[in-house]
Amino acid sequence: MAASTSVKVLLLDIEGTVCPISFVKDVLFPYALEALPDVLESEWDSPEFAKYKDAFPSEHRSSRDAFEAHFRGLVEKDVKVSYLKSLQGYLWEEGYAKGDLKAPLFPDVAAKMAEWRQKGLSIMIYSSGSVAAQKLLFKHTNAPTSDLTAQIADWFDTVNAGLKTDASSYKAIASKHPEFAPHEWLFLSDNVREVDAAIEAGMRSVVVQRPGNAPLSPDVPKRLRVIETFESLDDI
Ligand SMILES: CSCCC(=O)C(=O)COP(=O)(O)O
Ligand SMILES: [Mg+2]
Repeated sequence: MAASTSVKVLLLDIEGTVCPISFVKDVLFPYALEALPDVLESEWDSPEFAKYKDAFPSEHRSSRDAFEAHFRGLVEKDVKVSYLKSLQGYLWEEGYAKGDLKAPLFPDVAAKMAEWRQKGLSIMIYSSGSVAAQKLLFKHTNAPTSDLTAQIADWFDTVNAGLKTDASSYKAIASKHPEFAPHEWLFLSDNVREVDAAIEAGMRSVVVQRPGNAPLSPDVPKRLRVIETFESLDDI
């Protein structure tokens, strides 16, 4: 990405970009797996749980055991399907409320978000995690001001935008904010396929290579800008 002052929106991925992959894979996912059996026991027939349960395919709703086995299989394969993400968000609620879960943002993230807001830039989130889960994460961070939700202007997931590897999802996001031209968006993600999709949709996009992320193929830095910290974005 060439140096520019015309970026007006920072669109941020979560896992591998603002917080470590290990927080999602080794903390959040196991937390939901552990919470699920008790929730199924106590809420299987409750109206509040129905919206999560009924979103699962009917063949996996025949019993609690079948439901749990399907849930486990999806988590093991890290399938980014909306009905799984929605239920995971619900299962994390209590963990965040009790203080068992707190999002470990990379050290540059909160300060840079504050700086962007001071400059009048908008910050929005686009993650495969549900919007409800995104809000929980940014409400309970390790930053000095734990709740960063007030800094975030909008939230996108696979339900209200679509799959993150599809250019059409980024077009859908941009179309929800016609006050910004596509080239005024800068999408930051650890996933090269997501970065390619955003660029195809006319946005700017940069690969974020954080500690714990898988190594990038050597061709990536030849064709895309790669940063290791948001502090490198001093040209926007
Ligand atoms: C909203 S926190 C949970 C993140 C999650 O479930 C996930 O799959 C992460 O995907 P991302 O698009 O943020 O890389
Ligand atoms: Mg990611």
